[in-house]
Amino acid sequence: MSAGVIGFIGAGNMGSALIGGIVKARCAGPENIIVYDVIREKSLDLRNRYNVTIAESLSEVVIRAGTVVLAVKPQNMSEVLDEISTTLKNVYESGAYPLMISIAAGISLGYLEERLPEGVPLIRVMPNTPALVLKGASALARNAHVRDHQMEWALKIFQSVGFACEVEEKLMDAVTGLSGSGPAYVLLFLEALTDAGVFTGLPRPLARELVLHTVAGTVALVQETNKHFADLKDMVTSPGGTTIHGLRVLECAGFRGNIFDAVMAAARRSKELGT
Ligand SMILES: NC(=O)C1=CN([C@@H]2O[C@H](COP(=O)(O)OP(=O)(O)OC[C@H]3O[C@@H](n4cnc5c(N)ncnc54)[C@H](OP(=O)(O)O)[C@@H]3O)[C@@H](O)[C@H]2O)C=CC1
Ligand SMILES: O=C(O)[C@@H]1CCC=N1
Repeated sequence: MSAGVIGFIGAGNMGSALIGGIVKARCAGPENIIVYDVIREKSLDLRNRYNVTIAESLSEVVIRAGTVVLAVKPQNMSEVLDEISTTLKNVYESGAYPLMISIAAGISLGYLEERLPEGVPLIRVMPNTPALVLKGASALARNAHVRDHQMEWALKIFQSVGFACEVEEKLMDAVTGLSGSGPAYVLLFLEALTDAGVFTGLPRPLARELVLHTVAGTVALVQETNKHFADLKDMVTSPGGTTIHGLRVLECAGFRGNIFDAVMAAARRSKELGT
């Protein structure tokens, strides 16, 4: 096992976004990233794009990596844990356990502990796909076997691809409903706003540019002024003007309530996935 090597089991949407981000951020060189996916084309694609190493089996990842990221769907987690348990015991006999990191929605530290050998250091993370462009948001929770230097290393990995912080595990389902699933809500909004621009007569490329600059500019405005969202919204909203007419339609359609319901439904689903 090599301490600086990060292994990935699963190289789908989220695994590949993390790998791409970690390589771009130079948190680990491609020679220190090893990947295994049951779909070999996915590993090959990552090797072509980033020059990372491909493993031939799950066990090879566990044997070679000091940090192993489990990036398979929650439904596949049980079979993966069964398959790597024996290898983990063997690795431990010749030194120490690797640091295991799961990014699976809903899968609790308790679930992982039950299926892995006693004493394995485990971190549960909820990242999101903007990690690919180093703008991710991740929350991390650890079990009792994780030492401070291991937590710092895990935070360093996820901070290299955006914002990352440690939280209590009980917050993980809420984090999943908000920032884990969040990029999809934002993309739906961006798509709808662009379509609305097209509906009112704008050429699609122009509508898209206006949407992207409006959203990026508004985020920058909030970050730079640090003002409350409502104060900045009021600055846009002239009495009897255009904005208040638009806002009224959104309020009448239950815009805020729908956002609450969406985050709650996703958080509830995260809880269900872990049972
Ligand atoms: N997508 C996202 O935005 C986010 C996802 N997550 C979490 O990340 C995890 C992965 O999600 P996502 O990347 O979207 O899923 P994907 O299905 O895109 O990727 C998972 C990959 O793992 C492969 N796989 C399945 N079983 C094994 C196995 N035994 N060994 C190696 N590889 C295997 C899958 O193959 P196959 O398709 O054949 O099953 C697939 O290629 C999930 O647990 C999800 O909850 C967390 C935050 C955000
Ligand atoms: O939809 C999902 O289940 C995963 C977890 C968070 C984002 N995508």
